[in-house]
Amino acid sequence: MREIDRVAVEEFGVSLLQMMENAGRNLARHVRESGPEPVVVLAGNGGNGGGGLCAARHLANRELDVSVVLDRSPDGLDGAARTQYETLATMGVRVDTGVDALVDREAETVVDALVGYGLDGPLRGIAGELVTEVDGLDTTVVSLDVPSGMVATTGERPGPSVDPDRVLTLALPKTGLSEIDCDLSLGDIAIPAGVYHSLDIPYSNPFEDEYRVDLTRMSET
Ligand SMILES: NC(=O)C1=CN([C@@H]2O[C@H](COP(=O)(O)OP(=O)(O)OC[C@H]3O[C@@H](n4cnc5c(N)ncnc54)[C@H](O)[C@@H]3O)[C@@H](O)[C@H]2O)[C@H](O)CC1
Ligand SMILES: [K+]
Repeated sequence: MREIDRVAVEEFGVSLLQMMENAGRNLARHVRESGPEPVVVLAGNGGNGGGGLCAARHLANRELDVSVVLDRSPDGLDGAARTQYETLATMGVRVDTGVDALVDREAETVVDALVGYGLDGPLRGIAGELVTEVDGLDTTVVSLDVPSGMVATTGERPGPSVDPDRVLTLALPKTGLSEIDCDLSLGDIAIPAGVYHSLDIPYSNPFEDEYRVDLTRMSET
């Protein structure tokens, strides 16, 4: 996926924020279809967090009871995640940091946008604490791309990791999800098919007229 991202950006001129907007809008719709309110989005500082923060904007725009809990203070954010955060802050969406904020919110749905395929070692710090807290909550959990704490390529869980009810993975299904036992959907983030072809990846667009396909049924057939 890193190589696909690189080619999409460098050779096809697709920006990270464009791909992230597709991810976030897909995620917001996915959450609306399943998640009762209040919705709490857990967000980290990478592309995964940026997708979750973007979804929070779409949910807030539809007057849903949505708030955000970060795994660091806002001034620790940078790049696309920071950009997404600034918009939410301007909108007046509630953003806090740490486990106490999560506990206070009494979430009915938790959106897991802490870490995606950028996991580096066992989940540590506040992200690890948030994931451990989520596992003790009786909430619907929707993970973006891969459950935080899971190695996207192998499915290994080297430390604390999220046990989601649903996963919305992006662009291509991550190999580490092949054995996952939950609803699995694939979200379109509009990567040009030519990107896959230029990397000799056999690809035919799976989305037809939709922007999301349910992979669970495919794996059951
Ligand atoms: N083409 C695509 O598939 C796109 C995917 N998108 C999303 O972007 C992420 C990958 O983004 P990246 O910035 O490379 O990394 P992550 O956000 O997954 O992770 C960085 C994030 O995680 C924290 N972190 C990493 N390891 C640990 C650890 N061991 N303990 C605690 N915290 C950890 C780090 O601090 C950062 O906060 C992909 O999964 C998709 O969700 C793009 O949005 C669009 C294109
Ligand atoms: K995640």
